[in-house]
Amino acid sequence: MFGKQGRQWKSMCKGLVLGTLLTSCMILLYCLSSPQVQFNMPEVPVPYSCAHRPARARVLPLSNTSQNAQGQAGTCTPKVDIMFMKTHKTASSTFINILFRFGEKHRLKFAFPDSRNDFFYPATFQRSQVKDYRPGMCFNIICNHMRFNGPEVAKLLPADSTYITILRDPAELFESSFHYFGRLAPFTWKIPGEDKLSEFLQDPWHYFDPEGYNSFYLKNLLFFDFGYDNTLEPGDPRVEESIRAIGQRFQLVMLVEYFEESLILLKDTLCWEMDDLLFFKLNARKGSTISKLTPELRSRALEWNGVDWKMYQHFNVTFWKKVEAYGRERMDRDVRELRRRNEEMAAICIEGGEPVEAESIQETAMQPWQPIGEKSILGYNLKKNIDKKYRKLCRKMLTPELQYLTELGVNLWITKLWGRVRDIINW
Ligand SMILES: Nc1ncnc2c1ncn2[C@@H]1O[C@H](COP(=O)(O)OS(=O)(=O)O)[C@@H](OP(=O)(O)O)[C@H]1O
Repeated sequence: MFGKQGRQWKSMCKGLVLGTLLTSCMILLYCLSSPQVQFNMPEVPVPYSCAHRPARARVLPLSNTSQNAQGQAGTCTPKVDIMFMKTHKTASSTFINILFRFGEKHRLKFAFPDSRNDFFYPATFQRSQVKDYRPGMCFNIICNHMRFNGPEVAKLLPADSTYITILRDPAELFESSFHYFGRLAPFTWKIPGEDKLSEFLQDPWHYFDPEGYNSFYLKNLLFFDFGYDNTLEPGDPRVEESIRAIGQRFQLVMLVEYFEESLILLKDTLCWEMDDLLFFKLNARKGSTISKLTPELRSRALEWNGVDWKMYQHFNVTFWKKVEAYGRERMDRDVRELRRRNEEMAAICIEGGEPVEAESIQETAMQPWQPIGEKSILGYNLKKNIDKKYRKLCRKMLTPELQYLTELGVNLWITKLWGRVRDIINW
């Protein structure tokens, strides 16, 4: 009897050790993998757009004329060379879906990462991370998560590419990032209690370790994404300088809180059409997992993310100047129209008209990627019997980022392997 139990314990221990080893290997492979070899790339400039078919000039209705993207009065040519700096937890998956569809429509060439869905984040971006990259190659759009590195990006895209990005209120962003990435930062494991977010914000320096693994997810994540030091104090002159540099590099800085207004400004900047802006909210969380920030917690979160807050306030001002230049009334009209069109599309495409929890998503192809240890991200079911005219568009609008990347030819073997391991160990 004792011998049998002993053997059972032994094999359980073996399983545990093996499982731990396998998981550690996978985590190491997934998290630490970055291209080890940095080639000394020859610099071959990319002077012109490599659009498959140059986009044709579009005549704008008189009331729509604006100062951006214009050639002759009343006409403009859609811009197809785009750098989208995909910041974290800023509706960037919703936005990237818009870019994927625009890219497919104009048969544009994306600079994609290889083997996973980001450019080896948090490593700083290098051209060598682009799938199949060779010096002199021409791309139209780059839009996957990266740690921004302006000079490297500039060597990849045509000189007159439009740089755009998106920011979010740093308190909301922090709450979202804490939920999604918190478990990836080991220093959070020692935070006691149920409400780890409030506990952390009571005394962040007690828990936060700037040198800790993945610590950047929990302090000034926006500033970090742009390639800067996220542990600077807001009053440090380097912060001001960096914000100025971002303002000079990026023609449009959108705001999550005014997502539709941002898209209308985008349409104006890039000479796009209303049709190009249609979207469904992707990567949203179920309500029960969202921590309500009391005014006190909000102000603590803003203080903790003081550099991001400074940056957000700066670009909030420039954003509303752009709206003013566009015309408030015209903006209100266009936003109403975009909302109307989105609602129309939701009625056409979405079963039940609403996002649903992971367990209720019928097709695997529609399952969004989930944070570790949870199934909190919502997804959609496609309506059955959609009119043929809308079938393709509906599917594309609802397809989560990873599945869409696969469809566009990106090999995500590291991401997928990591997903399999998580499935096996039910994590
Ligand atoms: N259209 C629109 N308007 C407002 N907010 C939106 C929109 N689309 C997505 N979201 C919210 O953005 C959060 C997900 O951001 P990302 O897709 O950038 O996340 S990720 O970094 O790619 O994982 C996630 O925020 P949280 O729900 O707070 O986590 C989404 O709800």
